[in-house]
Amino acid sequence: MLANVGTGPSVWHKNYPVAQGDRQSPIDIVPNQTSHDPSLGPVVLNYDHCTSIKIANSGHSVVVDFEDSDDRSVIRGGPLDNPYRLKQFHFHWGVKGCHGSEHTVAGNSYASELHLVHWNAVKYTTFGEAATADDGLAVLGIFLQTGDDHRWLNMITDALYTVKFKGSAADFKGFNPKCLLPSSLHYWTYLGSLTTPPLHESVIWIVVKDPITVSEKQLGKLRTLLFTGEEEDQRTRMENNFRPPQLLKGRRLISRRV
Ligand SMILES: C[C@H](CNC(=O)c1ccc(S(N)(=O)=O)cc1)Cn1ccc2ccccc21
Ligand SMILES: [Zn+2]
Repeated sequence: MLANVGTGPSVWHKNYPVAQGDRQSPIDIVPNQTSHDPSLGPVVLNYDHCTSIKIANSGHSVVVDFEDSDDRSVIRGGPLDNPYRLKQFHFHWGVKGCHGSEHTVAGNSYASELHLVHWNAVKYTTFGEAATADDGLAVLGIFLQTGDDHRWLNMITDALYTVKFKGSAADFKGFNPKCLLPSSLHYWTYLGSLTTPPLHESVIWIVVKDPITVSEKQLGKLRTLLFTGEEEDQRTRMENNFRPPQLLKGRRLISRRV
């Protein structure tokens, strides 16, 4: 996880006391301790007309932003009462060969984790407003394991040189993240939070059980990004940008077979 010196997860609570709240993310998912809710339907993604706009280095991760002025790309069903609009996706990863996912499964980490961030545009008028509401956001989490090259991830890793420095951005059109999903969307769901400051407790988490496979070479390209801006002389490689699992504090984890 992020270096605990001064800026990392262990000190976030000083500026963001909600870091020690009752619905913080990520968590360790213990499959045999999840309750199975038969009334919970499948999650449905309508990304056919999604419009990617740009790729950027946020200083926390690499982020691909989408046009979210209408319901052209939404997630619905599962634990969600409304359709939620796709706003952006980003990744979390570790250092060479080490772990990097945020959620863990029975104490086991994956090499990386993809987050597809959506917001409730039925109840709220802006992403920022939704980001502070307890049913404002829905994040779909996908685990990445290492193995063969992922044919579509290359479209992202080949663009990373354009966003090496914190604060940089470049056009990134025509990318549909549906190509990054596993075939089965069997998922776990629970009420949680953003995993980076401001750590708002506004996320309905939907964590997909089956990982996708990417190569160590592709993950290595994520680690060529920098936490630091072009103007800074100190160059810090972007790695270990994951928060460790937080306390469940009595929350129920629900699972759904597809
Ligand atoms: C909270 C927001 C910044 N944070 C996030 O958007 C965010 C999203 C997902 C995660 S995770 N790792 O949990 O999936 C973490 C942080 C700031 N912000 C406030 C208004 C606003 C408007 C546009 C863009 C950003 C905006
Ligand atoms: Zn994330």
